Amino acid sequence: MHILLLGKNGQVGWELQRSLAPLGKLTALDRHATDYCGDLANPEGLAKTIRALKPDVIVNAAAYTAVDKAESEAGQARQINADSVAVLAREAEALGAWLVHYSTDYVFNGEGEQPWRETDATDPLNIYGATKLAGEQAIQRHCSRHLIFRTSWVYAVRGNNFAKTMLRLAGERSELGVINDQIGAPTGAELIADVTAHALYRAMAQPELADLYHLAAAGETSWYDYAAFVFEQARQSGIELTLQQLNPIPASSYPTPALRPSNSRLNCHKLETSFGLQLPHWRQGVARMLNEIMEQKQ
Ligand SMILES: NC(=O)C1=CN([C@@H]2O[C@H](COP(=O)(O)OP(=O)(O)OC[C@H]3O[C@@H](n4cnc5c(N)ncnc54)[C@H](OP(=O)(O)O)[C@@H]3O)[C@@H](O)[C@H]2O)C=CC1
Ligand SMILES: Cc1cn([C@H]2C[C@H](O)[C@@H](COP(=O)(O)OP(=O)(O)O[C@H]3O[C@@H](C)C(=O)[C@@H](O)[C@H]3O)O2)c(=O)[nH]c1=O
Ligand SMILES: [Mg+2]
Repeated sequence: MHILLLGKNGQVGWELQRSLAPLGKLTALDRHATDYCGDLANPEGLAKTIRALKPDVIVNAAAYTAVDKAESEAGQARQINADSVAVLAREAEALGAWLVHYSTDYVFNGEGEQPWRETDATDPLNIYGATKLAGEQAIQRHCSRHLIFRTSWVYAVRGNNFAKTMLRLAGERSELGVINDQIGAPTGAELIADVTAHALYRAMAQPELADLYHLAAAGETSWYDYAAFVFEQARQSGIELTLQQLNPIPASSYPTPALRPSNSRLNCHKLETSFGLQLPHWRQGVARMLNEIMEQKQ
């Protein structure tokens, strides 16, 4: 089996290089790849890559993920998150290949307090969410053998994420305000990559599993409680923080270019029952990442 991985150096892409390797021959590209084009801003180049390599599976971990910047770069975000994804879908279908792709809690408007199910109506509040939704829809329209995983609040040792931003700010500032009325589940790139490999293996033997699934860690938290957990763990590991005071604040007092959903909870029951999996609590993976970061610092 030949797997083509796009976006190999992102948080999830990096972990997929590890988790997909045992499944077959892996060709992993980033946007700067030279032998083959791996640039989602270059749809013609991408199509050429796929026609030349003829993979059995395309795993797309590349995305435009700068949520606030997307508000002023909508064209670029749409190209990468939707238009090029449509190209991947068409090319995969023409080969009879599988397409694995990732989407986000930001396809929802965040109303209510119930965890979102796959069948709930989407209604993105920002450009990033709208372009990610368009990417999902292009895959559903053009490629029959697909696995789309909607995840949330992704973190990893390698890459940029909220936990690492918090650690940096806590070393620089004495006081920090963090939003406490947006609720979701931080989800590790390792977990996403491991679940992807497991689900892909199963789905290739059982093509009726092709579908869209919610994939987030168990439990829920606010950004504020997530930050508090990060600082508590850091202090327990003996890291001295400049931070003296962490203040819970409403989203209304933290204005950003992009609106974000208040309710980012994802109901992952369908994934768990379809693939025989049990998603671990978010604290488990975050603690593990923090341990790794602390060890690197010491
Ligand atoms: N991060 C999060 O909190 C969440 C992410 N997701 C989704 O999960 C998936 C993986 O996200 P994650 O790993 O966290 O994201 P990252 O931002 O860590 O990685 C995205 C990768 O895409 C690459 N990329 C950007 N533009 C292009 C391009 N034109 N051509 C090729 N590659 C490109 C980036 O490269 P470079 O570094 O060179 O820009 C980067 O390596 C995405 O689909 C994302 O939408 C879903 C929910 C939450
Ligand atoms: C830096 C900072 C952020 N915040 C808030 C802003 C925001 O609501 C929240 C998280 O900040 P971030 O910049 O990490 O948020 P954001 O980049 O929007 O994170 C999202 O990324 C995309 C790619 C996704 O798909 C989502 O699942 C989600 O993970 O924390 C504070 O309240 N105080 C702070 O000091
Ligand atoms: Mg961000």
